[in-house]
Amino acid sequence: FFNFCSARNLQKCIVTSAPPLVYYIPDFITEEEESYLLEQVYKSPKTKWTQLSGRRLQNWGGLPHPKGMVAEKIPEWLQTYCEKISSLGAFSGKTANHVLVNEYKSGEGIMPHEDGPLYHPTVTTISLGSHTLLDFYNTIGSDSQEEQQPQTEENRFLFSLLVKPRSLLILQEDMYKTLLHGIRPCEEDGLTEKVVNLAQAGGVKGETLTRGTRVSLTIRHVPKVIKNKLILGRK
Ligand SMILES: O=C(O)CCC(=O)C(=O)O
Ligand SMILES: [Fe+2]
Repeated sequence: FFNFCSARNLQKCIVTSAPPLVYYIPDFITEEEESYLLEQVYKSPKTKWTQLSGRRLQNWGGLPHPKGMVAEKIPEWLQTYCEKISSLGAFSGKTANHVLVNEYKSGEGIMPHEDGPLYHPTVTTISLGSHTLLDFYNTIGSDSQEEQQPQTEENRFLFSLLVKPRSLLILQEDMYKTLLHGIRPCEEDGLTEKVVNLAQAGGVKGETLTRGTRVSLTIRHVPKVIKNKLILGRK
């Protein structure tokens, strides 16, 4: 993969039909790595899971907080990928120190949201087990010429990215800072011209993809870290 992810090949992975800046890297990991990672995810203690409406998650590395994250050691099986992705330059020379593992059953999703200011403004995602469509939206109030229009989710929807299993997706700049992203809770995805990376992701217009269970590894860098819990109470 280091071979594949040369600076030149990375340039080719930019999704030019999306706002700046999206990299979509197909087959970033092998099927063996995918199986191994899924095995590790499902081997984690039951208590590591938090059930939310429409997904469940594991948080690794600590809880991001405005005052700083109390850093926790990331297990080796995730640390490897934190380092690999960081070595591509995704976090301006810093190493990722936070991983969110999300599991979506078919028909589950995540509401449109921003990842916010606690992270270096880059999110990198490895997908395991199934594809999904990641949908992008304008933020409320940003659609100035159409102020008459009610700002429904449908009206704010802009485009989607197809993310296949084993791919790496990197979102930076406007794609991180000014747009919302979410995953519709559905069991099937029709591939239309609204999917802006169809060719890069090996999708065919008109095709319908059936969702299975998808596990995503959302790998980020939290700049503000507190080494020792005791510091928390101090000025
Ligand atoms: O599962 C994904 O790819 C998206 C997850 C996400 O947006 C998040 O955890 O903030
Ligand atoms: Fe997110």
